[in-house]
Amino acid sequence: MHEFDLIRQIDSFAADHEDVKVGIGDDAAVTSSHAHKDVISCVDTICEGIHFKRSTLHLSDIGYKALAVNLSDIAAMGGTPRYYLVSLAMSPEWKQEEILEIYRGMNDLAERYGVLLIGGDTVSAQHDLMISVTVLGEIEKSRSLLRSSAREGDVVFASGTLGDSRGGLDLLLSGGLTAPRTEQEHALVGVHQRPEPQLTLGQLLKESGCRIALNDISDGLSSESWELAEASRVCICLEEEKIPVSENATKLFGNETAYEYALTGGEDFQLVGTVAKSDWPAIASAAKEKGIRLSAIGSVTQEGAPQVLMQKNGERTAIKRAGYRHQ
Ligand SMILES: Nc1ncnc2c1ncn2[C@@H]1O[C@H](COP(=O)(O)OP(=O)(O)O)[C@@H](O)[C@H]1O
Ligand SMILES: Cc1ncc(C[n+]2csc(CCOP(=O)(O)OP(=O)(O)O)c2C)c(N)n1
Ligand SMILES: [Mg+2]
Ligand SMILES: [Mg+2]
Ligand SMILES: [Mg+2]
Repeated sequence: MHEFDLIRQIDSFAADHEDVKVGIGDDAAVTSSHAHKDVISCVDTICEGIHFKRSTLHLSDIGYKALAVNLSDIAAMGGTPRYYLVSLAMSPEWKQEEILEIYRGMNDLAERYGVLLIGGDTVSAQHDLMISVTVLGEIEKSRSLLRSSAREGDVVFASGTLGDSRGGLDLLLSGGLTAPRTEQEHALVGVHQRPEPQLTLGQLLKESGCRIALNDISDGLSSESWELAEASRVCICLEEEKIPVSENATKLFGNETAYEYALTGGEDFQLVGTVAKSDWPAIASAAKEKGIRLSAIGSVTQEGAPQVLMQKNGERTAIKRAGYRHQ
């Protein structure tokens, strides 16, 4: 593969937009800024062997997911994604046509949310493929939804169902991409390969104007609840029977495994957050109106030392900060 030829081909995915003053082709991209907006920036990387294998994601899914995980972080701030940059490090066995197929998957998602490719980087690696995507987004000044906003008395909520992605990963690791699958199995695999970033929900929560703490679920509900508890210095108490555990995973793997997947499986890219009890009914009905599942799953019981508890049959026990960990 030839670096410059690949970049020329990738350039065909870069759309024209009046806010992109300089896109692919110079030393850096130049975009116009708006005085009344804050910029939201994030970067997440996906690596072959760690985040995907050729047996778990199609080429186009690799691109889709590399962008989706970043759009999920923008969603968790309540923001609107605008631009993205892609850094590729790849070993010689990766063919140009395969890389372009990865870009097609990324472009599918980018087009749906109006996010524009404005640059990146291409280097060789001795082994495997690594894709790092940087997203720049925006939000009205000082309106970002932070992990640190939880307060005593808040309702804790989560979107969608949890544990599906981990269930899908199980099926993919054992059966690969082509095993015959039931509709339920197919649904789990779909969540793992193409999680939907919760941008509509993030923006709905921001638009509400309520004080909301928010985080997205990349490592698992347990880990993300701990991140909220630590950033806000509060105790969060989850109620086990209210957690929206994946119905498909429950049927396929049993109740206990489905709960474990919801708490520690990760990669659901749903949102978990907190809102004042008095604001919860309005938030819940606004989400329902948009067809978004939002469940109350617990409460913020006190401020002070960070803690996460699980209430089951009236008893509360501390839960560990379990979930996916690198290294
Ligand atoms: N290598 C790094 N250098 C600088 N900041 C980092 C690095 N890795 C992570 N961070 C920052 O640490 C915070 C937590 O990162 P992470 O757990 O990856 O968040 P998320 O799960 O939302 O992607 C983020 O603010 C992120 O920008
Ligand atoms: C082949 C394979 N094995 C295991 C996993 C599971 N997995 C890999 S990384 C990860 C956590 C999310 O990734 P991370 O880089 O921690 O994202 P961040 O928290 O920064 O958003 C999970 C659950 C996977 N997706 N694919
Ligand atoms: Mg990250
Ligand atoms: Mg996040
Ligand atoms: Mg992580």
